[in-house]
Amino acid sequence: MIRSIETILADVPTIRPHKLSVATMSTQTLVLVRVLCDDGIEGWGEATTIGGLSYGEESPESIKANIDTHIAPQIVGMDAAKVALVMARIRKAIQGNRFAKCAIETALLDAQARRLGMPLSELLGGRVRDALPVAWTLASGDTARDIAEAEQMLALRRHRIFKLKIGLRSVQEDVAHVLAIKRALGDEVSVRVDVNQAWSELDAMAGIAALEDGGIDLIEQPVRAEQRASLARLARRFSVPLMADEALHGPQSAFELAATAGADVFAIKIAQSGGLLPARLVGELAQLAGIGLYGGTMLEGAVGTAASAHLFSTFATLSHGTELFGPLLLTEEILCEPLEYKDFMLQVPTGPGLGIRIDRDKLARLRRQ
Ligand SMILES: O=C(O)C[C@H]1C=CC(=O)O1
Ligand SMILES: [Mn+2]
Repeated sequence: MIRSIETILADVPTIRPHKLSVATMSTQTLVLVRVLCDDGIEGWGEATTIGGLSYGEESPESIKANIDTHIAPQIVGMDAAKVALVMARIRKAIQGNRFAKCAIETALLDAQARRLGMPLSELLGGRVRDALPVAWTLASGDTARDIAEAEQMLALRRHRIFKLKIGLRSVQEDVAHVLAIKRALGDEVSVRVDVNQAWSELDAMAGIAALEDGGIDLIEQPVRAEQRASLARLARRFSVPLMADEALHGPQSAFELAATAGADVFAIKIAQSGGLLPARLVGELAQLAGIGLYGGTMLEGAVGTAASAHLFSTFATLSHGTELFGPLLLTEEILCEPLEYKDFMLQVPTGPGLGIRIDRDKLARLRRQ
């Protein structure tokens, strides 16, 4: 039986300012959910978002309020082992709130996998890989600093795929910044950009042409999420792959994008999808449609990152790798043993459930009062 649900906000400083076209982050607010069951098993989930309300329509505070006030009362007392039934109740009673739903579903699946003594990946269909390639985002806003940071990551053998955040400056300035970094790093590394919806279609035509010429490998969400036709026209026009990110809000949007050839690659995020199982469906739709797959992040901490890793380990193909570096952007670790990054890959945890242990003392110190 589900005994209680606790929603925790924890503000953690980032290792440096992280500049996106929609926000500059200097702290990340982790939104964690702990589900306690009456057999003594607990499960953890995460609903972290980026930049308050500047990225998505749920804020850390609204997620906590909606879980505590509206979602938890729907399911406390239900059979914790019947995860699908619990989630069906929530999906029927609660509109929207994909991040909140993801956190609850993750916590229930973590608890259930622990109960069954298996890693979460096995409950999700079974892993086909034990490690995932991980991109790093260069977003200091400064070209020389970004190059130095990339070189440090290469030397540490932590990342050799770099995603550059652009869209804050003019197209010309952004292109110059990206191509300077690409030239400095050379052909051995993959350089990609994320525009976070900042360009008009005309900006995108100029920007993408120059980036494609300069050897950039992937262009993420150049235009506004609602402008699906515009993204589809750009995808048809250019040979460099175009990736949908903010345009993806779960299986229905994935189906529509696939049906209209609206993107070449999907950035799959468990929170944006509304949970691990809807995200799995997004992945399956992509594979059926011949669309590439990239394991995305909302810059979650260890819980959401581990959950995502378990799911992404089950995808038959993962053409563009992942960006599951969230915990590495934070100054504080909330696990007893941190997630392991080595040889450019995140190692998918092998223990039961998420395969992680929360350090309760550390979390108590970071937790918002
Ligand atoms: O992809 C996004 O839009 C959000 C996020 C993922 C990596 C990063 O640096 O920001
Ligand atoms: Mn993105």
